[in-house]
Formats: sequence, C-alpha cells, structure tokens
Amino acid sequence: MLKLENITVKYKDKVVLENLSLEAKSGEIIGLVAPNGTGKTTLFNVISNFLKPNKGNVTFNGDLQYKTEGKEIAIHKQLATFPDQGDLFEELSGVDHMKLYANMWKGTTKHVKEIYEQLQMERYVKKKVKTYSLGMRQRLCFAMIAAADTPIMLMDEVMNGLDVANVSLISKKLMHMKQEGKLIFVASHLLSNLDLYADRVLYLKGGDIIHQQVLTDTTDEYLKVDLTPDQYENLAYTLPEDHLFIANHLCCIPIKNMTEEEQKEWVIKLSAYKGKELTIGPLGTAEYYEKYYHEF
Ligand SMILES: Nc1ncnc2c1ncn2[C@@H]1O[C@H](COP(=O)(O)OP(=O)(O)OP(=O)(O)O)[C@@H](O)[C@H]1O
Repeated sequence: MLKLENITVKYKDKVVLENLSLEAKSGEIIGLVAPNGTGKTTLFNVISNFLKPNKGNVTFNGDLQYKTEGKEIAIHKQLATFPDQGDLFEELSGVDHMKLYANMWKGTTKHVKEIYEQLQMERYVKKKVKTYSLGMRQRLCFAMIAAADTPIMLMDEVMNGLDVANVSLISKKLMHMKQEGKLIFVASHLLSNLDLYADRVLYLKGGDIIHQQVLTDTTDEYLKVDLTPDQYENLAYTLPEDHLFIANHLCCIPIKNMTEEEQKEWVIKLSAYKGKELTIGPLGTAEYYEKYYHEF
C-alpha cells in the first residue's frame, strides 16, 4: 500500500533522513519513535508530499507517485494528516470542524455523529472551539481525522495533553480503525501506549530506521532482571553472549533458544538477587527506547 525507497532529506548540509526505506500495508498501525528533532515530522512531510525529498521515491498502491497534480490529488484523497491544534477555528464548533473534514474526504457527513458519540464528545461538540480546554481540542483533532476516514492516516503526537481516560478512549478507537483496514502511522513519545495497539514500532536514528520491533512477534522473549552496574559486573555467572544490559540497569537474557530446564536454571540463578523483580516477556517499547537512545 505504501513504499518508501531510499528517502534522503537534507536541510542545507544537515542530513535528516538518509536512504530510508520502508513498506507498509493496510490494517497496520506503525509506531514511529525517536527523541525530539530526529526526523519523525520530516518523514510524515515526505509521505504527504509537503516536502520533496532530495532523493528517493514514495509510492502508493504499487505505482501511484507524486508525479503530476492529478496523481497528487488521487493520493491526497486516500491520506489525511493529524490536524494541528493551531489550525482550529475559534468561532466554529467541534461538529463544524468534523463536517469540514468529512465533506472534504468522504463527500458525506452521515458518520460524524457516530464518531463524536464514540469519542464521548456529545456534551461540548456543538459549542464553539474557543470554549474548549487543551484536551478537548486534542480530542477534536482526533475526531476530525476519524471523520476524514481515509485509508492512510499520519498522526503526529495524537495523545498530546490527554488524560489517562482519553488516552484509553482514543487507543480503543485506533484499534477499531485498524480492524477496518486503515494504515495508521503514530509518532509518539508515549511509549507504553504504543505497546497497546501498534503492530510494529520503528526506531529512527541517524536518518534511518535502526530497529523495527514487531509487537505481534512473541518469540522475542527475554528473562529480565534489574541489576545495578556493580551487580552486573560482578555476576557469579557468565551470561549468554546475546544478552542485553539496557541503559545500565536492565539485564535481559534471550530465552527463545533455551530448553525449559535451562530457563529454570537461569530463573534460580537470578532469584539469588533478592529484592529484584524477575519477569519474562518481550522487550517493551520503553525498553527498546532506552537501549537505543540512552546516553551513558
Ligand atoms: N525547515 C527546516 N529547515 C531546517 N531544518 C529543519 C527544518 N525542519 C526541520 N528541520 C530540522 O530537522 C530535524 C528533524 O526535525 P523533525 O521536526 O522532523 O523532528 P521530530 O523527530 O519530528 O521532532 P519532535 O519530536 O520534536 O516533533 C531537526 O533537527 C530540525 O531542526
């Protein structure tokens, strides 16, 4: 559905994206993770053609590229980007904004009511935006992209400023949209939230994707224990070569190639470190984030 090939973006002599390639299909939620200023927004701008890359191709549905105005219109019918709170009109109501997006992309507003009901916005959706709090504005931005109902959605910081209840509400709606077959990109700093609904999480560093974490892959399991650097250095056992010591505190031993007996032995060995919690499971988004971006 979407193919990026060797995308390079430079601002003067600063290289932000370098030879980045990626394929994505419908029915996927892809998390995009990196510290501030790494290139997440730049990547979204390339996908939506708000920015022409210095090199590389963006292709939709096998052969559709931003080559002519007509093709750009055809692509933009299928793709919506998350609105910025600064683009909201203070004198218009929430439902006016939703209808604007619904009309622009779908040519109908029939589905708008169902969306604002799902997002529990009935109480205020008909009031002017100037009366909205930050969280209400953010929920409206999400309701607008949901009203556009496009097959591809690019969401930058969708959960910004939302409380726990609203994060959960929007996460549920995202899962629902995925089931409908949408391809959704979510750039986020709310790492554990991505574990809930993303199929894969991409880690961006040095202009490229340095790691792709497949969250549906349960074979990637580790025995995890928190150790101080001192405990780690002076461990009484030789750890397997492919173990990780993430961010100087989390020791992770891969168990996928171990027999049940070997796994039990490691649990017993590590249980000796009293007071340290021992868990078994895949690495979460927050753990990978520490692995790639922790500065020693
Ligand atoms: N128009 C521009 N001219 C020059 N440099 C730019 C421009 N736009 C972005 N940059 C630079 O490109 C880099 C990547 O910016 P980008 O906004 O893509 O990062 P990001 O990962 O989305 O950050 P954040 O998490 O803060 O939103 C930054 O170093 C930024 O300063």
